[in-house]
Amino acid sequence: MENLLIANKINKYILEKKSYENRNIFKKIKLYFKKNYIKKYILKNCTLQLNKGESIAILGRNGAGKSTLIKILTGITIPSSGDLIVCQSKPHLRESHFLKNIGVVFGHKNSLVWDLPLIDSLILHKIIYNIDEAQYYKKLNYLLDILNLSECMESKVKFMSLGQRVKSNILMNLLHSPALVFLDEPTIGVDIESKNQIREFINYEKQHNKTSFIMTSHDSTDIENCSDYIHVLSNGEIAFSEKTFETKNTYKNKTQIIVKKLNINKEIFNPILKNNDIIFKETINSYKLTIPKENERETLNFLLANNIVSFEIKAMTFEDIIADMFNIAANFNNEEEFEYE
Ligand SMILES: Nc1ncnc2c1ncn2[C@@H]1O[C@H](COP(=O)(O)OP(=O)(O)OP(=O)(O)O)[C@@H](O)[C@H]1O
Repeated sequence: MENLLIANKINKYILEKKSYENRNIFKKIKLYFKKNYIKKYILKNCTLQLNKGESIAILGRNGAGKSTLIKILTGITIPSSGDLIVCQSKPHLRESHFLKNIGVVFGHKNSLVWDLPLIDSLILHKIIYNIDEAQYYKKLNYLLDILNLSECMESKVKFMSLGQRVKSNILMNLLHSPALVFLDEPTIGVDIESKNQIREFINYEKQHNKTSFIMTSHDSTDIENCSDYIHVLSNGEIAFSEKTFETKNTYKNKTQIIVKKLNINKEIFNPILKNNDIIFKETINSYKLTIPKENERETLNFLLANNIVSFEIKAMTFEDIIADMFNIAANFNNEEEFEYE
């Protein structure tokens, strides 16, 4: 299979001057003459690869490093270290064959000309990318049809709805038929119908044109429906990498028990949490236990034996699965102190 992307141990860090607060005066003076910095990793040892026609989803809590990773893979930001080849090129060199092979859509940003009709931005894109006339109209008609945008061609971008703008950004970034498309939160703020169109479109492009996708999304349905692989980032490190269907299968055999907090102290659960297969999470109103199905009876007996009766047993949804993954991945340390001479 053709490799479109190979990233090996990508790091991105920033240096932050170390704080001297809460130290005694002698230490403060000593530290003042040394240049003590904190090396703060935004991304640490990120390794991933992608083949033609495949799609990967980069997940993680706010601030996990997803957008930074996309910016590095697209050459917008330079990594501090690591090896990276995307479409046979080093992204930060911004070579023309690399740029022609990728499409980049940031769901929260608009790359269309605000005051002009959509058609004008598309023609500008055609000229910049030097797209052949016949290929341009063939691709345009196909994209207008599949993204349901035909009526927007003459509309000024500033008068379009958010969903129409997001879909138009996707359309424009696919006109030059890139092999690899980056979608950073493509369905953010978009209504359900448009979300479904975007998801169907991604799958259609993958299947029929072997286009590859790398996307980030906080919407679990995007991930469940459109990704072949999941990479979970936590504090800049890839904590999990799995095939999406494997993740779904693993969690098919799990159940969630939601216990109402009332006056229950969380320490009461300690005996059952010795089982490493049980995932525990505290929320404002409840304690959530994700347990293997085979431990269900034993766990229920434990709850009843401890007079815990206000609970609900729930089948796992894909959103619960992702929340659990974030929960497990939460404790990565990404700071390293060092002296910089
Ligand atoms: N140039 C920079 N200088 C300092 N800190 C940065 C820089 N770029 C990113 N960060 C920090 O790195 C972390 C990761 O940011 P990033 O935007 O990649 O997160 P994210 O996973 O995309 O978050 P979200 O889901 O909220 O969009 C954040 O804490 C951010 O403040």
